[in-house]
Amino acid sequence: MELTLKTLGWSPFFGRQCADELARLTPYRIAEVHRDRLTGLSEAGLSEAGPPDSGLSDSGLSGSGLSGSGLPDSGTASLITPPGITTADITVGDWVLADADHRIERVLDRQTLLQRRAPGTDARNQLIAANVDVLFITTSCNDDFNTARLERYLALAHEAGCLPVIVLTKADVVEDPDTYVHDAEALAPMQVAIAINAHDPDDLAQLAGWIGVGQTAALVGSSGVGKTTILNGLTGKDFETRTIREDDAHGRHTTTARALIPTANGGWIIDTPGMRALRLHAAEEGIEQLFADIVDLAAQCRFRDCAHQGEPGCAVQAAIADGRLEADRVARWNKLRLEDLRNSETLAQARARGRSFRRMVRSVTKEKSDRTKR
Ligand SMILES: Nc1nc2c(ncn2[C@@H]2O[C@H](COP(=O)(O)OP(=O)(O)OP(=O)(O)O)[C@@H](O)[C@H]2O)c(=O)[nH]1
Ligand SMILES: [Zn+2]
Repeated sequence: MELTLKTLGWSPFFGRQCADELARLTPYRIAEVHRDRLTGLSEAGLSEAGPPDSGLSDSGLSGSGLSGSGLPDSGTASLITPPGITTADITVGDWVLADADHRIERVLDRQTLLQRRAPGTDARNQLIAANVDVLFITTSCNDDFNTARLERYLALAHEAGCLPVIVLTKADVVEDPDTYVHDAEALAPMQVAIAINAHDPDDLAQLAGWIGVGQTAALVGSSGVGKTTILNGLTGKDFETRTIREDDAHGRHTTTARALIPTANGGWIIDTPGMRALRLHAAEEGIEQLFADIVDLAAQCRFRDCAHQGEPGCAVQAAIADGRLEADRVARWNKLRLEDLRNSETLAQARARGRSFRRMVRSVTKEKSDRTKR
C-alpha cells in the first residue's frame, strides 16, 4: 500500500493542530509500541523511535524486527523520544511530530482514545489505542451473546469516541442469526449489528465496508469469538487462531507481531494484547450516553438523590410501571454505574492520598525550615 498522510488516517483534525510546524516537523503514525522504542509510519516509510540511549541509532535498523509484522518497511530510520515523553505517553494509532533527527517533539491530540485503569493505586491510566474510528464489538451467535457484556463494550466505545459496530460471529452454526441481530440492534438507537461467518469472504466484505481507506478499526470481545479469524480475513495475514494455538503440533508458520495492521482495502486494524484484555474502566460519560433515556427520566425524579428503588415520585419506576422502560435494562444500568463508581472512587481516593501526602511533606519541610530559622 502506498503510504500517504491520507492512507495513514491523517485528517484536518490533526492538520489544524500543527499547520505552522509541518515545514519543520514530520507527522508519524505510531504502528508499534515496545518498552523502549516506537515504530512510526510516515509518508516516507517506516521509522523507529526509542530513547536516546537505547542503542538503536547505530543498529542499522532497516526492517529489523519488523519482518512479518505486515508493515511496509521502506525508508527506515531511528527516532528518539525526548526527555519528558515516555513510551507510556504514546500508544498505537497516535500521531506524533518528529524533527529531521527523528526526535519526537509532541503527540497530537487524539480524535479517540481507548484506555484502561492501570492496576494498583497509581491513578495513571494505561493507553490502549488512539484514533480508532470503528470498534468492532465481537461476540458469537451462541453462548457468548450476553446483553450486559455488550452494553459494557458499547459504553466503552462511547467513552472513547469510537463508532461501535456489533459483530455476531458463527452465524453459520445457529438456526436464526437474525434474532441475535435484532437483539443487538435493540441495545441502543441507531446501533448496527452484523451477523457473519468469519470464514466467509463475502461476509467479511460487509465488515471491510466499515474500514475505508485511511480508517482504523479495532476488535474487542471474549476469547474464542473469532477476532483472529476476522483479522486474518481482512488483512490477508496468518495470525494464529485459538484452535491452532491450542494444537501446536501443526508446526505451522504463523505471524506473531501485531499492532497497526494494514487491511486489504487500505484501512487499518489495531490488535494488541492490551486491546484483547480491554475491560470496562471508569466510563461515566459512555454509560450516560448509552442509557441517555434513563438518565433523562432520572432527572425528573422528585428527589435529586433518588435511587429509583421505590421512592415516591420516581420517574424511572413510573416508566417501568407503564411499560415505557424495561426493568432489566434499569437493573443493568444500575450495576454498570455502581461498578463505574467503585472504579472512580479508587481513583479519587488515590488522588486524595497523594494530596494528603504532599500536605504532610510540605508541613514537615516548613516545620524544619521554621526550626532552622529560629
Ligand atoms: N463456524 C465458525 N467458526 C468460527 C467463526 N469465527 C471463528 N470461528 C472459529 O472459532 C475459533 C476461535 O476463533 P479465533 O479467531 O481464534 O478467536 P479469538 O477471538 O481470536 O480468540 P482469542 O485469540 O483467544 O481472543 C476458531 O476455531 C475459528 O475457526 C465463524 O464465524 N464460524
Ligand atoms: Zn427515581
